[in-house]
Amino acid sequence: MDAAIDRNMNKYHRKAMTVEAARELLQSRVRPVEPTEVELAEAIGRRLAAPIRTVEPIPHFRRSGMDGYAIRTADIAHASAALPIELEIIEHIPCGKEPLYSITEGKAARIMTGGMVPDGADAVIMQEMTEAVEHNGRSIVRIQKKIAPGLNITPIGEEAGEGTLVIEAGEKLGAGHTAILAALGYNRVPVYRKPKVAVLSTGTELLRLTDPLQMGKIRNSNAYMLMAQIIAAGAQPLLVGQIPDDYPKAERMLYDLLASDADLIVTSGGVSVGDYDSMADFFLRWEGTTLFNKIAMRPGSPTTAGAWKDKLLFGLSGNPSACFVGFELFVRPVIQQLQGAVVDTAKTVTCLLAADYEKVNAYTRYVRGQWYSSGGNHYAKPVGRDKSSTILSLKDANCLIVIPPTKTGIVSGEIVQIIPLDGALIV
Ligand SMILES: Nc1nc2c(c(=O)[nH]1)N[C@H]1C(S)=C(S)[C@@H](COP(=O)(O)OP(=O)(O)OC[C@H]3O[C@@H](n4cnc5c(N)ncnc54)[C@H](O)[C@@H]3O)O[C@H]1N2
Ligand code: MOO
Ligand SMILES: [Mg+2]
Repeated sequence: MDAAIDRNMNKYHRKAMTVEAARELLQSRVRPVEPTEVELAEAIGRRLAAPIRTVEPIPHFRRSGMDGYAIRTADIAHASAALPIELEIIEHIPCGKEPLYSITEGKAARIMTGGMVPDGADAVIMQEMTEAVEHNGRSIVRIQKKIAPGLNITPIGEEAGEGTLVIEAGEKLGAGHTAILAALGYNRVPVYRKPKVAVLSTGTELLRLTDPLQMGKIRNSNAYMLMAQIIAAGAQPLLVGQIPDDYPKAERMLYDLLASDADLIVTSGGVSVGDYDSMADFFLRWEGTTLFNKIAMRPGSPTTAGAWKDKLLFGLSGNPSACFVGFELFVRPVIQQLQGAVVDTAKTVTCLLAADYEKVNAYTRYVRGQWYSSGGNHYAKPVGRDKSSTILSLKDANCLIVIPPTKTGIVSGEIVQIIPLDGALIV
């Protein structure tokens, strides 16, 4: 046990850690899972496990940017309406064809957009600036205007030279990345395997989805909410069950999970100071290292986390909104890091608060909100009921508004930071 950390741990008298310190502590503990290899189509949305470098320049041949004629600009340097220059067309170059001839003085090649520019040519003149004529059985292009060397030719390696780093390991593969991988011929792609995240729900009050409602009991919504958050984070959720608030049962289950092949364990409920808060008891008694059991934030102040060998165990609050926020602030970055991501947890967006926020608090609040742009500014306003026991407001939130500790509340028009919830979206 890490005595320096655990000395402050007590179920009833806890020492609150800041969100930032807790995130740093977690970040220092996470190593990526092993890489694997999947087909390109399956790699979409996954994180890359090795850097990608170009093996040839992009583009790898001089490419025409227009339908027209590959020419030597020297040949048309004196072209004018009064004295058009005529060049003989010696070849047609559609896309995909390697030119047969070089362009020499007085010659041109018909070429299409994307076609390979023949040697000797130093520009492509667009078709609309020319006139094609047949002259004594020869194909001629007539040009009335000079153009600059290099015009409409994409040089070799304009986008990237050979051996250029084009995608870093850990990046999430979106449409642009997929285009690069396809262009480079990656039929199979090295990605991190999806971390397995076990979800255990604690609470004697919990019913299964199909159970009829009973007085004093509720259906287990946290497990499914967490499942959606885990999927959105790119991991594989394992709903391992729901257990009553019964310490011996919880302990057995948790040690089994710690020994399982789950990469991460997330529980909900039982982390506060109540008589039946068995997760809080477990974190005081177990043989792992409890990293924190109180965070200076609302909702989710009893959010708890610990390390068992190189596996992390999160005890999220049972209150649905506190559970949601605890996941977004602490679990999501860990899941991303398990997939090799470089996570910048300090990333926020500056907004103007669009409504008064009157609640006072000694802790920073992470208020479910909506942010939007209007008249060149970003605004954020709280959505729905702000209690940590509520469920309904979660679906409408696209950000968490960070309200620093305040004795007076803060008024509309003040500057606030928000954390976008894009990562929580299922798309
Ligand atoms: N005397 C004190 N009481 C409480 C404190 C405190 O400091 N002193 N902290 C409060 C805060 S803040 C929070 S947050 C909650 C944390 O509660 P727990 O994490 O211990 O969770 P439970 O007691 O198990 O349940 C709380 C609440 O959430 C509901 N719940 C639980 N699991 C689920 C689930 N899977 N799906 C939906 N809802 C769930 C449960 O029924 C309770 O209503 O403690 C405060 N108390
Ligand atoms: O920290 Mo709790 O989530 O406010 O009710
Ligand atoms: Mg409790």
